[in-house]
Amino acid sequence: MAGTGTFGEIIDGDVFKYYAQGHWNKSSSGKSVPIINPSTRKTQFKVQACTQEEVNRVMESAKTAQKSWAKTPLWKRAELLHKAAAILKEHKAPIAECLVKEIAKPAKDAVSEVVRSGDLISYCAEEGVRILGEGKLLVSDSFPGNDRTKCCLSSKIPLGVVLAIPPFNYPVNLAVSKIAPALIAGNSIVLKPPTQGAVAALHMVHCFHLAGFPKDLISCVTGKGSEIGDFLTMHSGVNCISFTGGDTGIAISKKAGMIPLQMELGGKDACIVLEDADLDLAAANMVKGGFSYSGQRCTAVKVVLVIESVANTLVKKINDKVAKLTVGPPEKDSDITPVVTESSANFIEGLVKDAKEKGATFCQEYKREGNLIWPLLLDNVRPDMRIAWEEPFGPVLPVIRIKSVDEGINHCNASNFGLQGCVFTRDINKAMLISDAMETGTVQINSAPSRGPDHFPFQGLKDSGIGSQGITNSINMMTKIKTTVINLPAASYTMG
Ligand SMILES: NC(=O)C1=CN([C@@H]2O[C@H](COP(=O)(O)OP(=O)(O)OC[C@H]3O[C@@H](n4cnc5c(N)ncnc54)[C@H](OP(=O)(O)O)[C@@H]3O)[C@@H](O)[C@H]2O)C=CC1
Ligand SMILES: O=C(O)C(O)COP(=O)(O)O
Repeated sequence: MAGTGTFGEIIDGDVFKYYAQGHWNKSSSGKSVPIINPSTRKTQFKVQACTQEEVNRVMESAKTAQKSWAKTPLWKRAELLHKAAAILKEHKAPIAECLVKEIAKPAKDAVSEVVRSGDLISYCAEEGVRILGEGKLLVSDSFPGNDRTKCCLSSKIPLGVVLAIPPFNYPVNLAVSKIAPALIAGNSIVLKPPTQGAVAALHMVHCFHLAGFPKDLISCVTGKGSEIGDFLTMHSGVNCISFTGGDTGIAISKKAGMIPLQMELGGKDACIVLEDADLDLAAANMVKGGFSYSGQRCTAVKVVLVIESVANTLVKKINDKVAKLTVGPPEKDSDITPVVTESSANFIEGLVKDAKEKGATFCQEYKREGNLIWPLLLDNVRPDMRIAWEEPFGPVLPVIRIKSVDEGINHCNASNFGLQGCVFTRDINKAMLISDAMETGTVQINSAPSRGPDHFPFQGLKDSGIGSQGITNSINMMTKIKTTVINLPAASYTMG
């Protein structure tokens, strides 16, 4: 159970503590932030509302801890990460239970998130040892006018303090996808978890604590993003921000100082289906891609663009599968579970109402109880409807019937988002041309969008992000190149 056994020390009364100076602390604010269970809509947990002074202390100690961590051999950093990964996986049950209660993630998916996170940490340790152990040698005589009197050695050095801010939908996985690369590269980390999901994240942090990382290297401050977010992201002690979330990321990028930013923001992932597509495969992917975790994934299929001639068949196949989705509590591992907050449910309802008023075809009756929204396929959606452009982050999938591939590509490219897209066709030549034409960070051919496997590059164009994630890219992004030039008194050539 959450906050018991191995995790007993992370809670005080009914409020979970924050992690700093190598131990678990109560905030001097005396205030807490409630975490509302999306299913019951009642307070499930509470976390500390950390103060600005506490953030200042954390930043100061993270700076000092980073200096000695940077001198810790790479193999030792990797060893500790492997240990943390093993402890995390060993405790998958209580952590998954938090995910079920805080963000209504279906039970099996919650366990998968924790296991995937352990695997990510281990892979990161191994990849770090490989790529950070290598540098580059440049000799001067390759540039005109130079003899070989200079040798330039390049290596990757840490940035300092990395601020990690993950979103509610993967509070563990999208936290470790920032923490592990930061640590292997020799940085210290300050984590600000999402409020919904904070308790799962605190349990995960305790696994790093148990692994024996040096004091102050990892800190986790809790509180509402709207209250401490700006103070954290504009703090002079931060040397890099790795953020995943919504439009908040755009605001952060305007306020942050001259530091590297890694931003993974929203998406309106389009799925183009051609006449020659395997429609069973396409339908299965639309349903999995559109409705898993109730559509609350940045990589969810958020609009289907299907060629008119096969639209009826595809819509029928999707509907047959939607009818089989189970709807209910996450504890029962239902396919569709309550969306994360009431305001999120209200937002989704607003998009549905707008589509109704503007004449979309409802393949199912719209049904909602509390935060629970039944899966809904909207056919004959037109570009004047909000759902054609906005991301519902909920179990509602719009279908736009298109007359040509160009119409599909134009719709996709007119979006302010550019995360992923996909195309279903049996013609690989057409698929390649469409992939090149789609203005998105990734195009999947014959599969729904997806971030994983976690070592693949993952990035968004336009308002979907800055930089690239994926294990290797994240490690590189959390380092800077340092060069040392050896100047020789006379030109020297190997075997010369
Ligand atoms: N591209 C990607 O990889 C992903 C994108 N997303 C996008 O994220 C959105 C949903 O996630 P959600 O968690 O609601 O996103 P938000 O942007 O609301 O929140 C993300 C994180 O930012 C924090 N935060 C809020 N305000 C501030 C602030 N002023 N300064 C710093 N941090 C702040 C939140 O904390 P708190 O919870 O306390 O408010 C949370 O930890 C969707 O738009 C979705 O598309 C989601 C997942 C992945
Ligand atoms: O946060 C998200 O929604 C993602 O980064 C998507 O990850 P997934 O494709 O593995 O669900």
